[in-house]
Amino acid sequence: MNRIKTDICIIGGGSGGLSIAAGAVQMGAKVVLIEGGKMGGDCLNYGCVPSKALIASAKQAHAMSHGASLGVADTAPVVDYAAAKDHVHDVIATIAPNDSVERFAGLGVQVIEHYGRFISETEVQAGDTIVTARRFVVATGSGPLVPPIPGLDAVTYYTNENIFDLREQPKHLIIIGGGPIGMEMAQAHRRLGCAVTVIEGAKALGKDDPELAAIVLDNLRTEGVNIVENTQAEKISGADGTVTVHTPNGDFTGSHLLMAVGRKVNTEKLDLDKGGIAHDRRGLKVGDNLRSISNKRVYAAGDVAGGLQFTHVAGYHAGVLIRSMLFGLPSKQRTDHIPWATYTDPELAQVGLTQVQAIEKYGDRVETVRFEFAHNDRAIAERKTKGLIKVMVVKGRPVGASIAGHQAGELIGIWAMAIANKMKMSAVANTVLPYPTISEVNKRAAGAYFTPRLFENPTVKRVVGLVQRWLP
Ligand SMILES: Cc1cc2nc3c(=O)[nH]c(=O)nc-3n(C[C@H](O)[C@H](O)[C@H](O)COP(=O)(O)OP(=O)(O)OC[C@H]3O[C@@H](n4cnc5c(N)ncnc54)[C@H](O)[C@@H]3O)c2cc1C
Ligand SMILES: NC(=O)c1ccc[n+]([C@@H]2O[C@H](COP(=O)([O-])OP(=O)(O)OC[C@H]3O[C@@H](n4cnc5c(N)ncnc54)[C@H](O)[C@@H]3O)[C@@H](O)[C@H]2O)c1
Repeated sequence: MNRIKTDICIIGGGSGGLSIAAGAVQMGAKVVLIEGGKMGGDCLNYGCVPSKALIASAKQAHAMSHGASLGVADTAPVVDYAAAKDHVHDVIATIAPNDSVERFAGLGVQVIEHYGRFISETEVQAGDTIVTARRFVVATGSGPLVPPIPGLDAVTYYTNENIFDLREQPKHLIIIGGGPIGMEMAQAHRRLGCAVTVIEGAKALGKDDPELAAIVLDNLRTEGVNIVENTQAEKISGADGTVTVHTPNGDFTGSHLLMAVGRKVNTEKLDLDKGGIAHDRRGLKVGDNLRSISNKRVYAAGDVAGGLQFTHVAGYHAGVLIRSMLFGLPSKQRTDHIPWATYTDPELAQVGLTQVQAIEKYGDRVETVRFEFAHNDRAIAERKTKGLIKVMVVKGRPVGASIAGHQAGELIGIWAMAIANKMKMSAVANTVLPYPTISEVNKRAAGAYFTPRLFENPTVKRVVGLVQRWLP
């Protein structure tokens, strides 16, 4: 058995673990990184990157058959589903060197390619190596939750871990789960020529503002995605290349089945109890400082930290942890300024509180301002007018922003900055943006906050009248 002593031992080489490893080693700490699967984790191999690459293929196919309104004749795209998957894997391969063992070893990180597990409160074993560290970071991510639906184990089904390897084009893809994974994959497959049915137990895109989610869902339905809401998958059966999902609202039969019903944190291989590390089904039990409540040597980052599950959150956790682990400074995570986006077309993005949450928290002190993409000149020019932005404002400062529309994932950035830095609406309103850009929707939403204060204000009118009388 080999023995290593180090400053920081990170378990999991995905979005969170790699960011911490790169930061810590370059600032002078001794770092061991333990990764049992593929470097880069879910985001690179089975999540963000392949899904966005497939969405790009789908967007191209859609553009070809929707050019007529722009004066370019519609043409039926010839989709080569397997070639689209080649594109997906080429994109992964292009990014992979950034996350590779070679790159991290080159930075000075000792990488152990095995699954790790705690053997005591101060030691982790990976393969035939035992690592003792001053600090451990558990960054083991999450995997697809596969619920025990009767019959599921008797049929072939896909999850985010193998759908990107499927090369045979589904004739009819049934997706159970209408969250971000389900809806992104639904539209991508529909646009690539598959029939698609989404079976959702409650409301599709249910974590977002319902008014904005409806804009996205309407568009998906217009494109031909069959979205069946308030319908729980109760039983599954299959025969001869078909799979049937039985629900109280009827049976749905397709050629392929994708399970997208949520995530399960990767803790089962860790032997957390041996490490004295409190945990539940959401992950490690940590405080705002991301430190285990029961073993002070141990921190969590990313999906396994029990909160929002996004790559940029894992990256943000890395910053919080580096501050406290490397410099011993107090460091806590915030969650009020974390944005997210779902990359359907139109996109759906959120930061801070939704309208309902803002009203729950602030009551009638909340003012919600709105602006429709239909009044944005660039959106009109590009025929991308389906969209709405809402900004929730308390005492002149945004507390939340919700956007459905073209490039919503890009547009949410300015509100994430405003909320993170506690900026006022005037900071956005005073910013001059190039015309014509979609980002002017942000400025117009900020303008909508000031419109009644400036244009419908009798005091302003009176003052202007007086000044005009006195000006030479
Ligand atoms: C289909 C899909 C699309 C997504 N799209 C987006 C998106 O567009 N934007 C976004 O922000 N987020 C997206 N996400 C979420 C994002 O992928 C995750 O939030 C992110 O990968 C979490 O990072 P992490 O470091 O916590 O875990 P991961 O990146 O999953 O890394 C965890 C690593 O730990 C390893 N591991 C597990 N157990 C052990 C062990 N015992 N020992 C050693 N290693 C271990 C795993 O092999 C894995 O490599 C998507 C997810 C999915 C599934
Ligand atoms: N663009 C992005 O940033 C992006 C994209 C994909 C995934 N992600 C991350 O991955 C996470 C997981 O995504 P997800 O879509 O798997 O999970 P989710 O939890 O967001 O959605 C799962 C959906 O499945 C439904 N469901 C559960 N059991 C069901 C059943 N038996 N029958 C019918 N419906 C059922 C739930 O009601 C829910 O709406 C996201 O929350 C997000 O953190 C992010």
